[in-house]
Order: sequence, then C-alpha cells, then structure tokens
Amino acid sequence: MSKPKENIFDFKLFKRLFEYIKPYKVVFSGLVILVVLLAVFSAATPYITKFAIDDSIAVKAEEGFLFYIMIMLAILILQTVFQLLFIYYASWLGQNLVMDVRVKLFDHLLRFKMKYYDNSSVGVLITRAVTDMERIADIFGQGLFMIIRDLLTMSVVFGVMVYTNYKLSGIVFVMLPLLLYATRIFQKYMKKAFEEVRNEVSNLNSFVQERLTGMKILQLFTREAIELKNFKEINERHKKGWVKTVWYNSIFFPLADLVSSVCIGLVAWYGGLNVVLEGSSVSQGVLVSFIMYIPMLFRPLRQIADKFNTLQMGMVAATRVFKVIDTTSQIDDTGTHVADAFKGHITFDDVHFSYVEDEEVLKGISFEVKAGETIAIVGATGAGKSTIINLLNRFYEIGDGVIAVDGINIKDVTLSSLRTQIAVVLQDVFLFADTILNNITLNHPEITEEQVQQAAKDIGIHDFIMTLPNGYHYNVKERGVMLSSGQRQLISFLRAYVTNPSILVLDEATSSVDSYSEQLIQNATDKITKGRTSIVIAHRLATIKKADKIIVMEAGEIVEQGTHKELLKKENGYYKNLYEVQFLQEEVA
Ligand SMILES: Nc1ncnc2c1ncn2[C@@H]1O[C@H](COP(=O)(O)OP(=O)(O)OP(=O)(O)O)[C@@H](O)[C@H]1O
Repeated sequence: MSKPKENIFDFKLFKRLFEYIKPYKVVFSGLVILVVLLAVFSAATPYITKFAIDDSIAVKAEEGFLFYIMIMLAILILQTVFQLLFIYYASWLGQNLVMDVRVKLFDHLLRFKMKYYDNSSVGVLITRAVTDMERIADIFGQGLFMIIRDLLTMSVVFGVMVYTNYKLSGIVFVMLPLLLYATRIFQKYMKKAFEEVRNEVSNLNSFVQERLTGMKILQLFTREAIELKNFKEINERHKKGWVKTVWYNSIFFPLADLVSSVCIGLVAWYGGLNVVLEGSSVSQGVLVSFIMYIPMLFRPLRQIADKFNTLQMGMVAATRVFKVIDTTSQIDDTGTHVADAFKGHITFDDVHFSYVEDEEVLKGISFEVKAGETIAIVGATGAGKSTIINLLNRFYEIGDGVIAVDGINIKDVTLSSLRTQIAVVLQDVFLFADTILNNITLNHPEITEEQVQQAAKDIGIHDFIMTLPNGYHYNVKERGVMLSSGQRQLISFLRAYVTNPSILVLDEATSSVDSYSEQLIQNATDKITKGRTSIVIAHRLATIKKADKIIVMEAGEIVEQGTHKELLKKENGYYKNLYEVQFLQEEVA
C-alpha cells in the first residue's frame, strides 16, 4: 500500500480528476451556482426572522408580518427545489465520471501483459474496478460539493452574524476554534482508520475470490476449518478498522454537540441579559436569530468532518485506481506489418527467456517448422514447453534471439494481426458463463451460427453439441462447470478452428477422458492440424507418431529433434527413454 499522505487535499489528484469532469462542464458549473445559492438562502431565514420579531412581533404590529412569512415561504420552496437539483446532479456527475474512469481502467486491464497478471491479485484488481470506483463517485456525490456548500454557508452565516452584532458573535468566535481543533484531530484519525479499512476490504476480496475459485481443492483436502480461521482473522482486522471509525465518531459527534449547546447557552445568557438592559444593541430578534445561526455554524462543521472522510476515502481509492491506470505494462505493439495470412514457416533462433530475472527458462532454443508441418514438443514437466507457446503469441517478451514467422520477426507484426493468425488451444480450457455459441465465437460479430455449425460438422463434434439441452445455445455456466473436461476441450478446438488461423498451437490435455471423447478429440486434432502449421505440446502417442518432427526438451533446452522412428533409433536417447517410461504401455494397451 502506498504511504499515507499527510496533507488533507491532494491537489494533484484533484487536478487529474477534474480532467474527467471536462465533458460535464455544464453540469459542473450549474452545481457551483447551486452551491452559492444554497449557502445564501440558508442564512436568509434567520435574518428575516429577526425582522419579523423586531418589526412585527415585539411591537405588536400586524402589518408586514404576513410579508415576512411569505418571503420565508418563498425561500423555503426555492431552497427545496435547489437542494433537490443539487443532490441529484452531484451524484449524477460522480456516477458519470466514474463510468468513464472505470471504462478507462478496464480498457487498460485488457492490454496488460501476462507478467502483470502473474504478479497481481485478481481480488485486488476487482476491488479497484468495483468498490474503489464507488468511493470515487462519492467524492462528487457526497464529498466535495457538500464541503464547499457547508463552508460557504458557514462563511455567509458568519458574515451576517458579525454584521448583525459583533459582541454576540465574539462568544461564538471564542468557541469555534475549539471545535475546529477537534475536527482536525478527528479527521486525521479517521483518515488512518479508513486506510486500514480499505486495505482489509482488498484483502477480503482477494481471499474470497481465490477460495471460491479453488473451492474444489479446499473441500478435497478438507481445509474448510483452516480457511475459515484465516478468513476470520482478515474479517477481524476489517471489523477492527471499522470499529475504530465508529469509536472516533462516537467521541467526536457528542463533543461537537456539547460545544454547540454551550455556545447557545452562553449567547442566550449574555444576549438575554442585554435584551432586558435599556439601550443595548441586542434586540429580541437578534437574540433569536443568533440562536438559529449557531447550529447553522456548528452543524456543517461536524458534517464537514464527515464529508472529509468520504472525500479521503475517495482520494485513497482514486490514488489506487490511477496507480493501475499509470502502470505501463503493455506488450510493445510497435510492429507495422499486418499479417493477413501466414504461410506458416516458423523459426526460433537462439531464443532466451526468463519469467523472473536471472532464472532462465529457455536457454537458447532454435528450431524450425516448415509451412504446413506439424511438430510435437515433448519433454519432462517444467522443461519449458508451454513457455514456447507463450512466446509465439508474444504473451511475454523474449530476452535474446529472434522468433520469426515467414521470415518476419514477430515483433514487427502488429499484435492483433499476429494473434488473429495464431490460434491457441490451452490445456486448461477457460469457458465463460455464456452459451456454447458465444464461447466459440467469443462474440466475434462476423462469425455466424451457421459457420460455427459447419465448422463443428467439419471436425466431427456437431452431433455431440446437439445432444446438449438447447444445443449451441446451452449455457455452460461459470467456467463451463456444466461440461466434462473432454467436452470442454472439444469446445476449445472449435473455438480455434472457427477463426481459420494460419498457425495452430495446441497444448494437449493430460487429463484422461473416456474412449468416446478420446476418439472425438483425436479426430478433431487431425482435422484442425491438417494442412496448417501446427505446434503441439503432445501428451498422446498417436499425436506424436503422426508429427512431421518431434522436439524433445529438457530443462529449457532442445536435446533432440527428429521423427518418431529416427529418435527411437538413438541408444540411450532422451526420447527413447521417455517413450519407454511414458508411452510404451499406452502402445501395448
Ligand atoms: N508465469 C510464470 N512465472 C514464472 N515462472 C514460470 C511461469 N510459468 C512457468 N514458469 C516456470 O518456467 C519453467 C517452464 O515452465 P513451462 O510451463 O514452460 O513448462 P512445461 O514444459 O510446459 O511443463 P508442463 O509439461 O508441466 O506444462 C518452469 O520451471 C516454471 O516454473
């Protein structure tokens, strides 16, 4: 978490937020005018009351009294209308501004490279995109304008009081600094407590999000009790943060009430004495108006402290959101070559790569895949097979070496055209909580249902999809829980196939599926790799045998290359060894 700032206002941050207000200048200006009008009107009622008392009530003069009442009524009506407009448009402005910031944030998140996500907590990012945004909206909906309105009201009231009777005002001036000082201290403590709360909200979000995603594992390993304990601890810290704010509130507000009441008491006492004294400047009307003014001066002050909290929570949230927006973690997209269609000749030339500095995962990889060929990559777990996939798509930047397609360095190709031409089927299939159709097209506007059905027929999975209730419109629910892993794989094959990519990268699933699904998957694999350059991280012997070339990887290096037959001939070869340990049984079976 960033170090809490000592100053109450972060002007730089405000300047930045005001950039987002520019499109709503008219509403903003209207709000400023309303703020001024509301401040003036709120001071008017006691002022007119003073005249009503002194000119009509005290001297028992009937004429003019109705006039004062009518003016007060008119002010009341206008005040109500202005108040309504003010509250509505202040929130309207906050929500509109936040909508724009949220879109900007999400647009940014969509472009971050994988490395950013490797090091970020999803829960924290969700907090930024959802909860923090509401806090930013509150800056305008409940914080800033209200503070300005209160400050202006106080200034106007203050001015009118001094103008009316400076001696009585003197009593108020003596008491006011006391409350100001208490407000300042209160506000400082509240800021700290709110930062604690915000932190714990982020922690709660990431904890819950992660546990819900991994619920199966928790239940399989019966970790419910432990996780509940961990959850209770974070929850406890969250509660403590909130209770602190409640504690500060419960000290401050009664104290503020006390100061206000004492002040009224003093004014009533001193003013009252003066009213009865001959020749005093304090009339009954002045005394009553002062008793009306004092709460108008003290109450906003209390509320300002409250609004400052809102403002500060909003500022903390805005600082965090802008921190994400300011993060430049995109993959460089400076390439200018637009790849309409690749022939599919891939070369890796002495490619070095590390996810974490100084821990090289690929140590000078060189290989070639000719257009239309299928190569299989095999090797022990952690050898670096999936990393090759990550690099071809430019999910990560390579350290040294060159990766080229059709002789063009992939860095020189625009990122979107590169990724459009290379379809990837990952081992862990991710499905969205949507229909099968939308999971296949990923909402691409130009892929029609007919095309999807034809593609499904081509790779032999149309019949399977039609067996599902609602067929292509079957909703697979979150992460595709309504489908088996084999079925999910078939959907992901279709997702890749329907885009008609020039190059296909396939990470074969290791999980075993029933023989019917296995057959469907085999057929689909044959169909989608046929005639198109394919790189398959192979776990099935059938795929490996059919490959034009096998690349054997070991600890970040290519240790052997060749066809199945060629590699088996190598005495004590890596592949021969792997085959005997891993695949021989499969073949015998
Ligand atoms: N996102 C990441 N951040 C840091 N290190 C990573 C990341 N992904 C993989 N690695 C490391 O890189 C090495 C190679 O991983 P890779 O996933 O390429 O292996 P693999 O050969 O595909 O393994 P498997 O067959 O188990 O999928 C491993 O040591 C792994 O720990």
